[in-house]
Amino acid sequence: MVAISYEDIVKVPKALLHDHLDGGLRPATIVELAAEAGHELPTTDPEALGRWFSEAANSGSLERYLETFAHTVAVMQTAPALRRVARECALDLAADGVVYAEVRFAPEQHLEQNLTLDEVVDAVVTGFREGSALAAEAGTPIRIGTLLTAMRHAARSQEIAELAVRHRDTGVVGFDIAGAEAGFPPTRHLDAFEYLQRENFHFTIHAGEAFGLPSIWQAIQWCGADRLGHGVRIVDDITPGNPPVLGRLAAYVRDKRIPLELCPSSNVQTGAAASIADHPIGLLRDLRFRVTVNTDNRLMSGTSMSREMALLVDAFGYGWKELQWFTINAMKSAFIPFDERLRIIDEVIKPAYAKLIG
Ligand SMILES: O=c1[nH]cnc2c1ncn2[C@H]1C[C@H](O)[C@@H](CO)O1
Ligand SMILES: [Zn+2]
Repeated sequence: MVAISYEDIVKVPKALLHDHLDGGLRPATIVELAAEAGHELPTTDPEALGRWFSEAANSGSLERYLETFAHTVAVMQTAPALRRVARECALDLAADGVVYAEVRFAPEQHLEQNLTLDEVVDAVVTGFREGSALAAEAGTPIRIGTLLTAMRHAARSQEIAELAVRHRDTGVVGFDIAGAEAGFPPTRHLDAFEYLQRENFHFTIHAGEAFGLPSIWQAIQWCGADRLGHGVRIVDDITPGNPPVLGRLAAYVRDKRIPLELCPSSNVQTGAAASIADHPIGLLRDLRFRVTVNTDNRLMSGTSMSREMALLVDAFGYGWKELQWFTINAMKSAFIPFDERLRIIDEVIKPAYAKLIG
């Protein structure tokens, strides 16, 4: 079998469900926006700044990883800046061969220059629309859905949930909570999740990344999450062996086909996995959980969707069949309507992989 190269992976259609807008800025853009905003950076050399982010995020702790976002959030405080960052995000994902992406960010973190929450969302959605139009012109079409995140340590989740529902017909397709996990269980935001369920809206919850099974259990059984952001610690409920034995929670997650938004490089950086080769994605795929592959924060991990897949190809020997499986899993788990998901699977993903799989 011919080895699959990174360049080959860039060319095939990919679907991405877990990518943070404020974790994916171009270093050169941060430098320019910081100069305009008067924000001091660790360095103003774009290359060195890119390295600074990935090194600073490499601490083995989620809390310290999250500290690096101070520098990206600081330069995303005006409508033009938000719009530019979103536009460039769409272009960068499209150039990497991503045909469908859900990109998330926390509007409550972008109010320092007196924008309203609605203005923040409008700016980002406009940027995605502009970037997608430019990408289509360049021959790399992409569909982007926006997810609004509430910060789990704060108390604005109900407000952000209402904001998401208000913008559901203009680009926002779901809701999420993020931030430090230990000490901030998802049940703190139960009102917001109940509201979203009553509105027939979709949400994912960061759970099972820096904290284990209780967080996953709450996210699913108390909050009603459609998907798990990371969810990698579900392996704590699987007893190794031949065959491995699933506990009741792991069995529930697999039986209900609850999508896991796995982010290999990010997990290595925050200490949730020792290395890519040791990442539970290998086991979870073998057990046929609804596994998806994601970037989390392209800037902090110095990565892209194609690179994450290339790392998995190297570590686990995956071929096109497995890469197609991850891609279709992601597309099936997307928050856009069923018929639109199906169209992308049937008209874009399957024909491209069929040429490679034969
Ligand atoms: O992997 C993550 N876990 C928890 N929170 C995260 C992760 N990556 C980014 N965030 C936070 C920091 C961002 O400012 C926020 C919204 O995108 O979400
Ligand atoms: Zn995340």
